[in-house]
Amino acid sequence: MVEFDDAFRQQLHELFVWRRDVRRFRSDPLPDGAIDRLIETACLSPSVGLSQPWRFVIVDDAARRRAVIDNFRACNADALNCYSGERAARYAALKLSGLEQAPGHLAVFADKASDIGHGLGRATMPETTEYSVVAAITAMWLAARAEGIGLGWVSILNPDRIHAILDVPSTWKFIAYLCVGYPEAECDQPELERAKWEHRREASEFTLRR
Ligand SMILES: Cc1cc2c(cc1C)N(C[C@H](O)[C@H](O)[C@H](O)COP(=O)(O)O)c1[nH]c(=O)[nH]c(=O)c1N2
Repeated sequence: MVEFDDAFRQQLHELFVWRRDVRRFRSDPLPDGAIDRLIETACLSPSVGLSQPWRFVIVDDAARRRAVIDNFRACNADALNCYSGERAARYAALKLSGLEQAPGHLAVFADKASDIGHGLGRATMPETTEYSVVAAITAMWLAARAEGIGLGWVSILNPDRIHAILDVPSTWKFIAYLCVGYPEAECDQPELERAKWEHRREASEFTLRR
């Protein structure tokens, strides 16, 4: 039986406060096996029916990385066109990926066809497969931060294109493309808040009682 004390709980809270979405990475490489260890931790996450639907692709190939970066550039340009005026200027000034600098690239998919878990919990809510994968990514995000490693989620990408670039099974649904590396700086405030794009709100704003 493992017990956690107040000091641990305080540190755990600090981990939540100091976990960041990182877009600015140092160029030094990750230690050998760092991404594999993060994946092992992610695999401890809850999943619907114990289906473990997460599928990870470590992207080392330079040509595939370049193709992902090109796709990000195209999608980000399209996204900019959705804004106008001052909001467009603000969007254009944001840094929304660390794909160029991050030493690690990790794509994450949900296997929609796997029969692991025998369908338990998915009959009325098949989307719980994707939810399970997101839960695993969150665990990885925190585990990385505990080691001083930063993780940046990039979703400004075309899922079909990512499928083609990475040549993965058609039953895998694209969930996330993650940049992994040591952050240039640590901060307890989201970068989008510092850039005055949006601010973190009180939990009470999102909570109803019935
Ligand atoms: C599903 C999903 C998708 C994305 C993100 C997050 C999540 C959960 N975030 C990161 C997001 O902007 C960030 O989490 C918030 O701004 C809050 O900041 P912290 O994560 O607390 O640092 C993100 N950030 C970014 O720069 N480019 C992106 O494409 C995305 N996409």
